[in-house]
Amino acid sequence: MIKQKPIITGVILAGGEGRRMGRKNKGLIPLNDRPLIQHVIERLHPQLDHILISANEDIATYQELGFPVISDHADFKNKGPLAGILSTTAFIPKSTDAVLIVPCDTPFLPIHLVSLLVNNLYAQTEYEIAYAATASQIHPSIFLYKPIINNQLAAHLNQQQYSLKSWIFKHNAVKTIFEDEHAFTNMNDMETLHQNQ
Ligand SMILES: Nc1nc2c(ncn2[C@@H]2O[C@H](COP(=O)(O)OP(=O)(O)OP(=O)(O)O)[C@@H](O)[C@H]2O)c(=O)[nH]1
Repeated sequence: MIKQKPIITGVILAGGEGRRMGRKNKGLIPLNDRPLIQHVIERLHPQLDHILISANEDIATYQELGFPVISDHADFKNKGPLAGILSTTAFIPKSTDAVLIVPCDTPFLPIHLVSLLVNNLYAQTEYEIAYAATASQIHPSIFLYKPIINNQLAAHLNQQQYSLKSWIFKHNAVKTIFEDEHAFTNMNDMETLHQNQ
């Protein structure tokens, strides 16, 4: 059953090597005069109760955005997005009903992203994760989950399982299909960034 208004904490993933982009602080690269991560914040902020940024480089610059910045735990450094998610778990406010995971490099996310994921997550009590998809593919770096599953995450990573997909499909996960493919475009490299300016 859906709560009247679930408390949602957003975690914006901004760590990683950024190999295709050629730099580690991908979220700070400007698109139309604003850092990529600023676009993500602007789209999601009105729908979220709290925001955390998961980043390992340029921490001071990310902090200027006005939200807590959490670096990856030393035990899981360079282990990918799940390591970032694990590192934020201790900082998620206790009142949080659901956590939204999004990358820092998707500046065109749909405005109704959160409401659609919330509707699906609470459509059946056994659902633990609602993940985003479009007609052509799933987007495993964009999902909403119930924080109860956080207590299994360290064990999962300790088994050297670092893929977001493997984590999502380990749970009762419901697919949430969005129509606008372009809204999920990742700015993974400079060519894509220039095409979207
Ligand atoms: N905190 C944290 N975030 C990560 C890590 N690896 C990737 N991310 C983030 O997870 C999202 C998806 O990452 P990818 O685009 O697949 O990886 P990337 O390192 O950014 O880029 P590539 O090296 O080109 O694959 C992005 O928002 C990254 O910033 C990590 O080790 N820690």
